[in-house]
Amino acid sequence: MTGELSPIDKAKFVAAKRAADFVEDGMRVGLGTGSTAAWLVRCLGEMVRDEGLKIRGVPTSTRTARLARDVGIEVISLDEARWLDLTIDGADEFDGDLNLIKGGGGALLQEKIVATASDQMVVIADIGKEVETLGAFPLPVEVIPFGWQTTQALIEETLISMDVLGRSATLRMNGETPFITDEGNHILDLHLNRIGNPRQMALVINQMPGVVENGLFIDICDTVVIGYGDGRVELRDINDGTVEHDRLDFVESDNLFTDLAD
Ligand SMILES: O=C[C@H](O)[C@H](O)[C@H](O)COP(=O)(O)O
Repeated sequence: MTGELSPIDKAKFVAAKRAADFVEDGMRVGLGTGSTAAWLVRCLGEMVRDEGLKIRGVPTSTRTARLARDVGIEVISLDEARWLDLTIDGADEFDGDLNLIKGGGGALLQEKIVATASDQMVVIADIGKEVETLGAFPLPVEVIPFGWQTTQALIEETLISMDVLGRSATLRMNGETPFITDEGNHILDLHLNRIGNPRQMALVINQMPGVVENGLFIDICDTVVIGYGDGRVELRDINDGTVEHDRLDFVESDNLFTDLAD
């Protein structure tokens, strides 16, 4: 089964597998959303099953909640947990300051609430997600459905006044109908090409009526675990500036690969 995985999937897997080492008995853990976070949830499920790890997980989407329950993780709400020891989640882009773009899967709102409520946020990503400057990935913005076209026009006008390179905001679709988030909202994807000042951009966007939240995560992520297709892993911590290198063995994880293929 291992041979059928692409190098990117292997990179996502090793990042997730290494990040699972951050999880300790008794922790309340925020569980991210997306293909990389799904590997993490599977790894944690295996640790619960085989090693008796005891954790309570707060999922960031209905998809993740379903997967977490399927693999045997005890799921609680954020209000039950109140505060989390750790959140582990994927990202669409990360830069040298570990600022992020998230929301490619539409879960940015719950992800940001959960990550902000955590003592520590660890991001797991394949090396392809690293960028010098954020913005090549379209920036997701969650907006309420009421008057979304007015909100879209307001965002575009503001981007023009800010002299931002790319200026179009497109409504995310799910086939023929608008994509609906877990909170019943829409997503506008902002095609910016380059976000010179992500902190300012995040503040400006969130001030607009109709905007619920944007996918820029500024000063939230503490550590990034970067996976490579050959099993190498690199850990960077923004707080103490440390960089650590590791390598993971695919063989020990055959069960997980088989599970996913099933
Ligand atoms: O809304 C989705 C999340 O922000 C994901 O964590 C992000 O899109 C990365 O997803 P993936 O791991 O599938 O690339």
